[in-house]
Amino acid sequence: MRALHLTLAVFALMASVPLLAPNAYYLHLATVVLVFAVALLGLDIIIGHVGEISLGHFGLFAIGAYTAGLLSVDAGAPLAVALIAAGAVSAGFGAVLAFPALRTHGPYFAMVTLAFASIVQVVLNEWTGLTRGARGLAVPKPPLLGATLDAAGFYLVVFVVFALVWILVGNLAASRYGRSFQALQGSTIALESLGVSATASKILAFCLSAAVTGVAGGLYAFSEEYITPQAFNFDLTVVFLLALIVGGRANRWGALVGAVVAVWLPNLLGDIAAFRVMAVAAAVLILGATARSVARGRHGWSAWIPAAVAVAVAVTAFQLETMTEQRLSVFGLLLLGAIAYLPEGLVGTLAAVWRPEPDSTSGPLPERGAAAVAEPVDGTPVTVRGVTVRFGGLRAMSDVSTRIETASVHGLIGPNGAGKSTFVNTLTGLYTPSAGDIRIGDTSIVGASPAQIARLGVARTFQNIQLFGHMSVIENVLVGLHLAYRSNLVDALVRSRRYRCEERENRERAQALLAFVGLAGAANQDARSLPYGQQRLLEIARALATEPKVLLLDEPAAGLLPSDIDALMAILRRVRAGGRTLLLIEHHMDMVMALCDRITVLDFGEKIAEGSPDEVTSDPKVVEAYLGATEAAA
Ligand SMILES: Nc1ncnc2c1ncn2[C@@H]1O[C@H](COP(=O)(O)OP(=O)(O)OP(=O)(O)O)[C@@H](O)[C@H]1O
Repeated sequence: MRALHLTLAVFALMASVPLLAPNAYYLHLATVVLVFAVALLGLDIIIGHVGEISLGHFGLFAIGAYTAGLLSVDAGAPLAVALIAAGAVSAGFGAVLAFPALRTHGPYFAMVTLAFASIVQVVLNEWTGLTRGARGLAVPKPPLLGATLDAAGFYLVVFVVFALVWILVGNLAASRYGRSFQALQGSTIALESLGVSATASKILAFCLSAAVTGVAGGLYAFSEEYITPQAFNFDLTVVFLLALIVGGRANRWGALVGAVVAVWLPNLLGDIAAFRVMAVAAAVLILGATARSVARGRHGWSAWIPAAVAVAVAVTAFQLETMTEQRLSVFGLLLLGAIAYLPEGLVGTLAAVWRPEPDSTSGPLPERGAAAVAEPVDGTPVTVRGVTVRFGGLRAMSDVSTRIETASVHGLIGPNGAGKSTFVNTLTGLYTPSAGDIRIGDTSIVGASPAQIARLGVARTFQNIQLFGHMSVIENVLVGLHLAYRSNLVDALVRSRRYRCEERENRERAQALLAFVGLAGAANQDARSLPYGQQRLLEIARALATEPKVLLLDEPAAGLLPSDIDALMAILRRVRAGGRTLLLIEHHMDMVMALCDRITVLDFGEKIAEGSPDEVTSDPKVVEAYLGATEAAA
């Protein structure tokens, strides 16, 4: 509620800027702040939510500016049509940009986006017949509903667009789509294993991000009334990045604060007297804060580095006639400082101070959710026929056949390197067999993607835990419920009644699943802050959220305390009782013997035995495989 009041107060202040601004110059600055804030809200979908660095958004901004400008000037399009077209054309280019993001990550992807934006700039420059090239394009503000738009009127238009984008981006981030974007940062393999296509999620994120940035570009063209290809250069990317990193990522306030910094800073650098005052004030503040923390013994000598840099900047400001030439150096220093000392940005750092403690009350199990967890499920048998998996010359699985029956726990054991994880990875579409067939019920899954297989009702946990660590515990489970929604993207963006109902029901269900594995009290914690054993239980809850017919568990007891193993066994018994088909890979033999109805034993990729726990343990080949492994280890 406090956040809503703060938002309303700030928005009321922004709406009254035309009355408060002392002159046209400040009104124009305020307009550009809001235009940049819209662009940053778009960029933040990629940087803050998906977790990729795009250096190419200035290209999308330029595409939006030219689309709106040309449509208005050459075709006489009304303002709204020009802005919608700017968003739509940029979204198309955003989809194109998403494709390299499917194959490259981190610095490589950043370079691809930079190359894309450079090409855009060259095309805008060279295609003189359309864009007027380096001469630039004059873009007068179009009339709105027949009335001429003055600066104040245009500011209000930009404010309305900003407010709309603010609401839509907020709704997006809180929706199942926003959660799938965040999950991409955690583990694409885990996201796919929950039936959500990582490819589709990435393309959607890029389209939406590009659309918002394109609309901002359109607003920019009308705000400046004159655009040239040179205006959309690499400096703009530095400003965008700086703004988002200083302001704070994955937070709408970060985009707004960042936009203020991005617009105000170049103006500050143009006014040497004002810059000197600010530089001295910053140096005194940083020196004071550092002296205080060093005196309290909190930091060593390295804490003096930012203070020394701040003093050096202040001294330099008095040596130089103008700071305009040093623009990029000042941006660079700020960027480094923010990355090193404010990794969460200004807004993130302040929010951390005021953030309430996570709610750790477990509360009663919501009735509807509890019933849903207990609901019996029709399990499906899994048939594996003659499956071989090769990695180069190595046969990780060699002509393996087996059948995993419905409502049973089927154990898969064998010494290290026997091919157990390869079995699960092949069953879930991460590896494609070089020979053989795998059927879930009657459907062959050879060649299907992990997401397609998950949608057939196959869920899994991972040997190396693959949680979405930076998301909360309940959000992890909600990603597992992604496919349980019937409402679409538009419902999510406008938070329709249908969407709100589904969201409430799915939250109840997620809470019930957490209670089922004993994690109800941890719902709002970051998943990465959970103890190791609880992270394994959370993976099970997340997998169960997909309502699987088949559940594959890859060493769920690894690293668990004996008491946790007992709890895990109780949970797995209840899952089997619900009718699901379970495959259990485990090295804890007590657990395997106590739980499994049948066991398959692999050694060097081959099936060496299969049968009931008693049959398998008395099989001489199994004894030899295990004894051999033990002797080798000894
Ligand atoms: N992606 C891969 N590329 C190349 N070789 C692989 C790959 N995955 C597994 N292997 C190899 O296949 C063999 C079987 O590995 P796998 O991980 O399936 O064994 P495991 O039975 O699960 O072992 P552990 O109990 O130690 O987890 C090993 O020799 C392993 O090195």
